[in-house]
Amino acid sequence: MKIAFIGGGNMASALIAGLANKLTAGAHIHVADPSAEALARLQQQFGVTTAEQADAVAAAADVIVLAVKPQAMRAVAAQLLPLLQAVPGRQPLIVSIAAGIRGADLSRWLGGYGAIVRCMPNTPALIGMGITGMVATAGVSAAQKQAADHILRAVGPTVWLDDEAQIDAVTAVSGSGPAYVFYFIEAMQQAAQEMGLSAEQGKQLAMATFTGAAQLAQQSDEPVTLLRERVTSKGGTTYAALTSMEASGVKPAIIQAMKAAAARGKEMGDELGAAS
Ligand SMILES: NC(=O)C1=CN([C@@H]2O[C@H](COP(=O)(O)OP(=O)(O)OC[C@H]3O[C@@H](n4cnc5c(N)ncnc54)[C@H](OP(=O)(O)O)[C@@H]3O)[C@@H](O)[C@H]2O)C=CC1
Ligand SMILES: O=C(O)[C@@H]1CCC=N1
Repeated sequence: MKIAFIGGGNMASALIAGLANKLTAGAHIHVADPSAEALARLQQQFGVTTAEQADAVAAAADVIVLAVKPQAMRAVAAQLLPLLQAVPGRQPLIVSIAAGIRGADLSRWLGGYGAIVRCMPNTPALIGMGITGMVATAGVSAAQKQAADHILRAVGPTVWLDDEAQIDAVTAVSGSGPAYVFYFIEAMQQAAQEMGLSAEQGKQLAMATFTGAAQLAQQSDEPVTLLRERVTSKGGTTYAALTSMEASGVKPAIIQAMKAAAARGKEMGDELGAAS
């Protein structure tokens, strides 16, 4: 399978890193990006072949992964359109990872192209610990759906959606989610230092706590609420912290923030789709 990445930035690099050591014999990754420096780095790290122009890498691809910013997607579609129309019957699968951009808009920009899978991965893909929400448009064959699943599964589990509108919620939960976790870790590290621990000690304690708690929650049959309650001795230190968080409205603020992320995804779809 020949996989062409259009865009070699943050998310494409994370996917390529996860994919590179899992490809079976005969599979190959090609990457297009305007930055010669980014291409040289990807070539050196992962042995991919590269070009600065999208159509140069996409011409012979079985799967074309669109990994540019949502705002650049329409221009990339215009670059790919002649190529998709050049050989009638040749239908490479288009996999879009862009937040917001709807399958119907992308299809229209690609001249009514049908074989499109929309997906929302996340950056822990870099270490093979990503998770991806995916949805296929009606023109995707069972074999293409399987190919898309195979590619994204190389960097973590996949969650298939029935309704494309759900992908904005996936974006808000797991697409943007790593940033919320990093934000919480930053706050814990800052608090550790303000209470007299060194930066290194704060980092070690916060990181191990996050990893340990996440693993415990994943491996436990019990709900996270119960796991939280087990840490919370009545009148103790955790109780003091959680009471403070409740008083500050931390949980509603997180829920509101995530709804803002989903709303922004929908808004981007409206803005960028409406421009055509
Ligand atoms: N970052 C994340 O955590 C996630 C991102 N996504 C989605 O992934 C997509 C990419 O995001 P991200 O990797 O963060 O963005 P980046 O800006 O890091 O990467 C996009 C890359 O595409 C390049 N590019 C722009 N136009 C073209 C073109 N015509 N042909 C080839 N390459 C081009 C850009 O070059 P230049 O900078 O020179 O314009 C840039 O290097 C977005 O649509 C985003 O919504 C999805 C899930 C998670
Ligand atoms: O912030 C963004 O728009 C992208 C999509 C999900 C993560 N990063």
